[in-house]
Amino acid sequence: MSSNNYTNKKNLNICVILVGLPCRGKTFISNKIKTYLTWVMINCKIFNIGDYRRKQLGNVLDEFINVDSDFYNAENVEALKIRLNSYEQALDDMTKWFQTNEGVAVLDGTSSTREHRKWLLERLRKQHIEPVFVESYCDDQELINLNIQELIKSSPDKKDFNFYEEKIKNYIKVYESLNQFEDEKDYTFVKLMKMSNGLEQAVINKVQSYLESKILFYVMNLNYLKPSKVIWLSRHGESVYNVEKKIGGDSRLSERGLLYARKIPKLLKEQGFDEENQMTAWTSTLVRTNETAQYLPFQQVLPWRALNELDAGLCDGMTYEEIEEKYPEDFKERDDNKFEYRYKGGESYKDVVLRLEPVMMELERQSNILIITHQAVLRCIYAYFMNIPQDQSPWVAIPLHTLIKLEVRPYGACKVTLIKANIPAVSTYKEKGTSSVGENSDITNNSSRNLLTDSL
Ligand SMILES: O=P(O)(O)OC[C@H]1O[C@@](CO)(OP(=O)(O)O)[C@@H](O)[C@@H]1O
Repeated sequence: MSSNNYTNKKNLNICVILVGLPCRGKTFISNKIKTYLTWVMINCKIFNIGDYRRKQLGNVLDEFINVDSDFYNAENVEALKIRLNSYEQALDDMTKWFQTNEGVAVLDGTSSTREHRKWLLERLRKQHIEPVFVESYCDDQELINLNIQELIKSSPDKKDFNFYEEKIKNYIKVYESLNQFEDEKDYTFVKLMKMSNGLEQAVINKVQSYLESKILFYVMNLNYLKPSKVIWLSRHGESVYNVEKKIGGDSRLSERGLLYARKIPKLLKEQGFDEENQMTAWTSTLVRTNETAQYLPFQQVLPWRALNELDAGLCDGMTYEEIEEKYPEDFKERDDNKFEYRYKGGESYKDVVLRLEPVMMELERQSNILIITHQAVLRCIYAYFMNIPQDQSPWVAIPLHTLIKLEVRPYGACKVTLIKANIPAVSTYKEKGTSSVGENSDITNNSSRNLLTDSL
């Protein structure tokens, strides 16, 4: 999807260059930047130097390391050639990518010397690509060790701790961090620091465009170099409008919806939550989410307007059948391009994504959050974590009376667990091309449409 509300000619073609020693969360940050930008409809592609290196070496890396003792030693001329060649190939591919795309490329490597960064900068500027450096600087050995352990689980490279320790030692010999050289004072960068004394700082330099500032602000909010965290999501309990097949409005919960509200604390307890955990609930400002949160034993329940349901404008309070009859063209237009279609006097999914940005920023910083919100809003949040393309996200089925446990991991995809309350509810899922919603009142039997089968 190319159109968006951020890019303009001035700030297109940015290359975010990761900087830092191995095992500092650079790949996590790269993936997050891609997730975020794609989510706000900005083209983004990652060029991972490790992948280019592996492509060149095939399976000989193990042997190479044993023979030459140290592939990552800067004095190993042969290896250095291969490593530089990986950057050459990545930059060539990036240039090709920019010929048919506008947006942001991410160069996920170490770029750990000043000379190397200068070479990158000059090469990119020749192609009219603006470099933005993002450095992850960390001297906290405990955090680094934890990160190595996580990495070992998923890395395509060698799977032992010593390999990474040796690799890091070789990089340290030549590492030159940002923000200390005169010739780098004009570079656009953020240097993120996590220090062993607990200090966490970010230094920002020479931000030149709105898009750059968005990217840098986003990475500053990231909880990188941290173990997995869990985010809980739920729709509100079945509402009176859901039963009447009406969309929007601000109705109360049905009897069954109230039963679900009463059951959430029990479902959480069964998942290991105890009241000491200090969980916070975020709801919308609408009655149905507030009623759903009313029995939670949490210290804090925070209503956000940004979590309110997609505004159906003129169609608010109508059934899909009524909309199809009264506004047939709009009804079809929405089915054809559900993400971008904006209700007359209301919103599109795209509008919802943009108003959710501050919520997602805050969510990146927080843990122990349960979000109780609405069908459309949850689809947008779920798409962010599961990297679902925006043209598909409005079609993800998010059933009522189901708690969603999202385990966000530093490497690899999120893990999703659906915890069903086993309290019957109507289905509010409207298939493309029809105006009827599923008739099945019990989601436990409604296996043809569930979040997992639809979206994964
Ligand atoms: O985008 P579609 O599929 O119409 O789903 C959004 C609709 O879901 C509903 C239920 O039909 O949300 P919710 O009850 O979760 O607040 C409507 O209010 C809303 O308009």
